[in-house]
Order: sequence, then structure tokens, then C-alpha cells
Amino acid sequence: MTIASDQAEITIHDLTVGYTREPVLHGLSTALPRGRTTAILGPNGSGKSTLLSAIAGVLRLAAGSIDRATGRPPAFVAQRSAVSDALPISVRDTVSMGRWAHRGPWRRLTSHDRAVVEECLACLELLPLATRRLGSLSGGQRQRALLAQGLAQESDLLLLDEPSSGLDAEAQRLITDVLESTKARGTTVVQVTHDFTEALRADHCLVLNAGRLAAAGTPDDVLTPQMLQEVWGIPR
Ligand SMILES: Nc1ncnc2c1ncn2[C@@H]1O[C@H](COP(=O)(O)OP(=O)(O)OP(=O)(O)O)[C@@H](O)[C@H]1O
Repeated sequence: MTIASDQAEITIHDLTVGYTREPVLHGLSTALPRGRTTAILGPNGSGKSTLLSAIAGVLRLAAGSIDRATGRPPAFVAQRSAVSDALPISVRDTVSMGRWAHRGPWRRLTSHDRAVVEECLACLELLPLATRRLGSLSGGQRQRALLAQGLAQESDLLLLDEPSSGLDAEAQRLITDVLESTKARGTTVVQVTHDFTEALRADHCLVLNAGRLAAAGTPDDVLTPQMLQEVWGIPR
């Protein structure tokens, strides 16, 4: 499925990007629909997180372009392993940092900022943990805190690297519900995932294989038995 240019939030043209001189992604061109959920799938090392980081603007492109329909900075929720355990900040402070995108670092938050923070804590069921140190939380609790920080940015583009991995069923359901209501408010959600069930709920899928785009389209179009065999080696 191709996304019409007036329906695209992100248009990627001939993207080549990597960390060393050897590129990880090679000549990738595609578009991601606005106000919808896109799942980025592929085997380990296929370049999913690299693509997400490139969209987030934290990697310098070796060639090609990534264009946004809107100019607002995206909210980027990295994998939980990217966040140091040593940070001596509370869960509420962590979520408040999401407001820096609007206010600037260390500025006093307005009453509106504080209301957004409390709303994001509540929607991820974090109010009972709000005064706890981020580093003292379990992995799943911390993952929820980082998602709440991403939501507090109120960006129209939410980028998530494996938001549900390692979570119990209840936390996964909570995150699914939160992402659904985020999309319902018009936010474009892009998430890296290894979970086919999660991908089947997305509106759009990108499949990467060895740094190249293997397929793009609706889950039904893309997650075919042939694709599962070709990319993941899952027997038909
Ligand atoms: N910071 C880095 N420096 C150098 N190489 C990196 C870095 N991050 C990733 N790579 C390399 O880029 C390639 C793609 O990695 P990436 O993390 O994008 O894959 P992925 O599809 O997200 O993998 P996974 O499913 O294991 O999370 C891998 O070969 C990896 O070793």
C-alpha cells in the first residue's frame, strides 16, 4: 500500500544511515500515514531502532531525506535500557521533563504543565509511584514512566522503541489502550515491535530485513505466510 503524499506524516526518500562508514539502512524510501499507528518489524539487527532514531532526528543521515508534514519535534521514547538507573529523580520529575519541550529545561512549570503531568501519571496508573525514585522501579514500571514522559510532550508524533516488551499482560493492555486513545486524538504513533499481535493491531506496517525495506502496507497485506518465511524463516 502506498500512502498518498497528503496523508503522510513522514516521507522518507532514499535514506542511508549508520553509525560508522558502513551503513545500517540502505536507500530506504517509504511513507508513514498521519494520525495512524505504524509498526516497524524485522529480525534482530535489521535496523528498526536505527530507523526510529533517524526519524527522531538523533542520527545524522548519510544520504537521503526524512520529511515531516508538521514541524513539531517528535516525542521519542527509547528502550528502557537507554535510561540510567543512577538518575536521582522521581517518577513525577521524569514525567515533568516531558514538559521541557514546551518550557525549556529547569524552567518553572505552569499550572497547565502540572495538570498535563498529573493526567499522564494517572493514565499510566503511576500516581501511587509518583514520588518513588525512577531507578527504584521495576523494568515494567519504568517503561510506563518513560511512556508517560513521552505523552507529556503532547507532540503530534510519538515514536516508541518496543514499548511493551517484557511487560505483563495487564501492563501490555494498559499501554495498548493508552496508545489507542493517543491515536484517537490525532497523534501519529510509530512503534518498533517484535510482537506480531501488536503489529496486527497497527494501521500500517514496515518490515525491515538486513537494513532494507522488505514490505510496507496494512498488516494483512504485509504479514503473509510468505513474508514470515522469507524474513523470519517461520515455516509455512
Ligand atoms: N550505537 C551503535 N553503534 C554502532 N552500531 C550500532 C549501534 N546501534 C546499532 N548498531 C548496529 O546497527 C545494526 C542495526 O541495529 P538496530 O538496533 O537498529 O537493529 P534492530 O532491528 O532494532 O535490532 P533489535 O531487534 O535487536 O533491537 C546492528 O548491526 C547493530 O549492531
